[in-house]
Order: sequence, then structure tokens, then C-alpha cells
Amino acid sequence: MINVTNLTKTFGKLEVLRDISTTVSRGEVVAIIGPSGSGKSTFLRCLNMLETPTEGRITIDGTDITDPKTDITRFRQRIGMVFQHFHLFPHMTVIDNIAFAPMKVKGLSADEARTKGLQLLERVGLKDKAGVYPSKLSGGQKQRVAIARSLAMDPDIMLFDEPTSALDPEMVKEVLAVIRDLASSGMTMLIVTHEMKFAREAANTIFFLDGGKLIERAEPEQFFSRPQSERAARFLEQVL
Ligand SMILES: Nc1ncnc2c1ncn2[C@@H]1O[C@H](COP(=O)(O)OP(=O)(O)OP(=O)(O)O)[C@@H](O)[C@H]1O
Repeated sequence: MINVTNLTKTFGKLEVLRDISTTVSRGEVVAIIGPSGSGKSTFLRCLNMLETPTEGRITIDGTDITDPKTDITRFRQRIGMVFQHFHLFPHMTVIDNIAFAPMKVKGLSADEARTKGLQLLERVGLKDKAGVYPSKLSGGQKQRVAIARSLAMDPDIMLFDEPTSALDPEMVKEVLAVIRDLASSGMTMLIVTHEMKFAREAANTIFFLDGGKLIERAEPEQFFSRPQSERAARFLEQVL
């Protein structure tokens, strides 16, 4: 479904991604892990062209999203993204945050968008918060609303960029539970995370990045118990 070929990204002289080639299949759940500054977020952001690759190609279902002729704005509707900081609209209630894009972009009626929004709020365990403003929510609740808002656009792929890093420890679990539930639903997902236990249990595949290179691509059991590279072994020694 996703094909990455010779992806390179530089910021000025800084080479952040170096010649990455890999694939992600439909329904695959990929945890992207690696040391700070290894290029994980940049890699993720290239997958929906929030960062423009310096070299290389990314195709999704055969469409080259790096081709300037591709209508990336339209394509992005198929790719949901959840950030470390939730980016909810502060002046809108929870349900309006969720209903906004389906109405504006997909042309749903207000009733349709609200009905869908309520279903999604139920899915993330927050149906009772529909009429509340974001400022009244905890960090964990805000992130669950942000996930519901992304899902409201019926994405084919969900990208998560350190979705629990800004949360107090007691809220990490509730957000990971929602992401885990989504992972088992067959959604294609890539998640940049520092939560090793979560990566091990919820992902089908680990991408280990170091120094901008995709050093290992492996199943979690193999990666965590028998890493193939010295760099991954050293990283796991530090974090486990
Ligand atoms: N827009 C930018 N301009 C210049 N340098 C950038 C930009 N974005 C990222 N970088 C640099 O690219 C490198 C990789 O950053 P990136 O955020 O992708 O790493 P990461 O693995 O996600 O790190 P972390 O785990 O700390 O979030 C870092 O050295 C960072 O400072």
C-alpha cells in the first residue's frame, strides 16, 4: 500500500533521512522507534508530505505523492494524523471539533456529521463530553478527541507522532488503549513512539531508525528479543 523508495531528507546541510526504502501493507501497524533526533518524526511527516522529501519517491496505492502533479490536499484526506499536542479548535465544542471537517470537506450535513461524531466519541469513551469545550478536558481526553476527529474523515492510513509524549503518566494508558483498539480493527497505522511495551504488544512491525537510516525492520518479538544490529541492541539496553 505504501512504498518508500530511496527517501532522503536534508535540512540545509543536515541529512536527516538517508536513503530509506521500505513498504507498509494494508492493515499493518508499524511502530517507529529510535534515539532522539534519529529522524522518526521527519519520516512520518514525509508520508503525508508535511515535509517534502529531498530525494526519493513515496507511492500510496500506486499514486506517487511526491509527484508535484499529485493533488496532495485531496490525498491528505485519506491520511489522518495525530500529533503530540492535540491541536483542537479551542473555540469549538468537542462535537463541533469532530464534525467540522466532515461537513466542510466531505459535504456531510450537520446532522450526519454530528451523528458520526457521537459514534466516534463513543468509540473513544467520551460520548458524555460532546458539548464540552477542550479547555475543560484532561490531556488524555483531548488526545482521544483528536483521534476521533481524525477518524471522522474515514482515513485509510493513520499517522501518530508521539501521541502520548505530552501526557501525564496516568493518562498515557487511556490513549494507548484507544490506539490499540484501532490497531486491532485493521487500520493501517504508523506510530512514532517511545513506549516500548506498547510497540512490542500493539505493532506488527518495528522500524528502528538511527542517524536517519532505517537500520532494522522486524517483527516485535524478534526485534526486542534478538535485534540484528549492534545499534539496536545498544538502544534497547538503554531503554528497556
Ligand atoms: N524543520 C526543520 N528544520 C531543521 N532541522 C530540523 C527540522 N525538523 C527536524 N529537524 C532536525 O532533524 C533531526 C531529526 O528530527 P526528528 O524530529 O525527525 O527526529 P526524531 O527521531 O523524531 O526525534 P525525537 O524523538 O527527539 O522527537 C533533528 O536533528 C532535528 O533537529
